[in-house]
Amino acid sequence: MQLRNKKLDMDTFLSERTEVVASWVTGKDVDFEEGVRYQHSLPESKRFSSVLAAADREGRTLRQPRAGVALVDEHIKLLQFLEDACDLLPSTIDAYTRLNHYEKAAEGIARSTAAGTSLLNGFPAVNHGLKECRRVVESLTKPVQVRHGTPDARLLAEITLAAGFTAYEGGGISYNIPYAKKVPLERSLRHWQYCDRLVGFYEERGVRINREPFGPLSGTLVPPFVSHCVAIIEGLLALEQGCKCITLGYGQAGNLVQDIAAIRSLRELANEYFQAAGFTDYQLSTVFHQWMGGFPENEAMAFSVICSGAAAAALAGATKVIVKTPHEASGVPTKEANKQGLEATTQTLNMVREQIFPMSPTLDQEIELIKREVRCVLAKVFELGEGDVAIGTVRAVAAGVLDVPFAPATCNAGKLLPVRDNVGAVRIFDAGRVPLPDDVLTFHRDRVAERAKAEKREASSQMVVDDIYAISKSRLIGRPR
Ligand SMILES: CC[C@H]1O[C@@H](n2cnc3c(N)ncnc32)[C@H](O)[C@@H]1O
Repeated sequence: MQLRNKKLDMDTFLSERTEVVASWVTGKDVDFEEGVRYQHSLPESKRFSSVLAAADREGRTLRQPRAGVALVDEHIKLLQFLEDACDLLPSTIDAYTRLNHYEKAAEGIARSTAAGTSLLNGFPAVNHGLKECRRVVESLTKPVQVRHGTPDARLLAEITLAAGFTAYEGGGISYNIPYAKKVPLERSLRHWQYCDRLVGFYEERGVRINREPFGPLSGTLVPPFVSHCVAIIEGLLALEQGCKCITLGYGQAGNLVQDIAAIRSLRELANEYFQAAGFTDYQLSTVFHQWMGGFPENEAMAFSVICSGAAAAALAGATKVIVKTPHEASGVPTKEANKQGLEATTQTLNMVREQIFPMSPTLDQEIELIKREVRCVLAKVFELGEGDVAIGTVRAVAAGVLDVPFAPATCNAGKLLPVRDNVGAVRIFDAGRVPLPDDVLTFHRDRVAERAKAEKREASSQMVVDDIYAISKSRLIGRPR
C-alpha cells in the first residue's frame, strides 16, 4: 500500500491486525473491546493524559525515569521501588523485543530465570503477554508508559495498551533513524500509522492514550531544529490517525539559553503546525530529556549532569523531564542508582520551580532562529510531499533535507555536522543538504568562528569529536587541552 498521511480505515486496519496479533503466540490473548473496558476501569490517577494535563495547568515539571528488567516480579519490584520518587512510570522494553526477535527474548527470560537476575536490558512485554503486563499495571499506583525503540511496534502496542499502559513512546522516524540500520523509512512510518490508529480507536471509545515521539533522536549534538522537525511531523501523523494527547520532546544539549529556547519554541511551533493542519482539539505537552550523550563515570559528576538537566527542564517549563542515573556511563542502573537520579532531580526541581528565567534578547534570538530553521525545513518537506507530510518525509530524508547527525540508519544522509560554539550552544559546522537561508548559515558560521579564534585552531571535525566526548570528560565544550 502506498504510504499516505491519511487516516487508516477500519477494513485496512482490521485486515492488518490479523497478521499483527498472529506474529507471536501472546497476540491471541488481546481483545480490543476487553482492553477498552479495562482501560476505562483505571482511576484517573493512573492515566498519563490526566496527570500531564494537571501538571501543565499547575506549571509543574513531572519526573519520569527509564526502567525495565527481564522478569515480571522483578520489574514490578523495580517500579514499586521507584514510584514514590517519581510522577510517571516507564517500562523500558528490551532490545530483542524492539527488533521483534521474540524467540531471543524468550531465551533471555529463561536465562534470567535460571540466573535469578535480569539478563535483558529491558522488559520483554510481548513475551510476557497481556495478563502479566496487566499484573504490572495492577501492582502500581502511578501511570505507566511503554518506552522502547521499535520500528515495528504494532504487536507491542496491541498487548500493552489492552493491558492498561496509558502512554506509548516512539514514531516512524524517531524509532527508525536513531535505532535501526536498514529498515525502510516508508515501512516504519506505515507501521506507526497502525500504532497511532490503534490509539485513535481507543480515543474513539473514550480512552485517551498519550503519544510521545522520541525527541532526542541520536542524542548526540542534535540541533534543536532537527529534532523539532521530526517531533512535529510525528505529531501531525499521530493526530491524523485520531490521537489527541501528544507530548513532544527534546534532548538536553547543554547550553541553558539554547535548551530553554528549544522547549519554548517546540510548544509554539507544534501549536502553529497542528492548527495549520486543522487540528484544534488536542492536548499538547513537552518533555525534556536529561543529557543523552556520553556521561562521566564519576557518579558525583554524573549527578551534576542530571541536575543541570533538571534545572533546564524546570526553567524551560517542560511538562516532563526524563531522568538519567549515575550509572549511565556503565549501563543498566541498579534500582538504587535509578532512584538516586530521581531524588537529585527532585531536589533541583524543588529549588528551581518558583524561579522565572527572564526573557532576554539572546533568548528571543535563539527562539526565533529555531523557528526560522524549522519553518524552512518543514516547508521543503511539504513541498517534496506535494502537501503530504508522510510522503514528504520519505523524500526529505532521502534528499538529506531532514538529516539526523550521528544516526545509524543507512537512509539518513548523515551530512549535517554539528559543533558547539564558544558558549557551548550546538551550531552547524556543515549543513550538508539541509536547506537553510544564507543568513542563518552565516549566523552559525560566525558563532563557530568565534570559538575557533578563542581556541586558536581551525573549526574542524576534530572539534566535533572533542565535543562528543566533552561532557564525559567533565566539560561542555571540547576545548583543546
Ligand atoms: C534511550 C537510551 C537510554 O535509556 C536508558 N535505558 C535503557 N534501558 C534502560 C533500562 N533497562 N533501565 C534504565 N534505563 C535504561 C539509558 O539511560 C540509555 O542511555
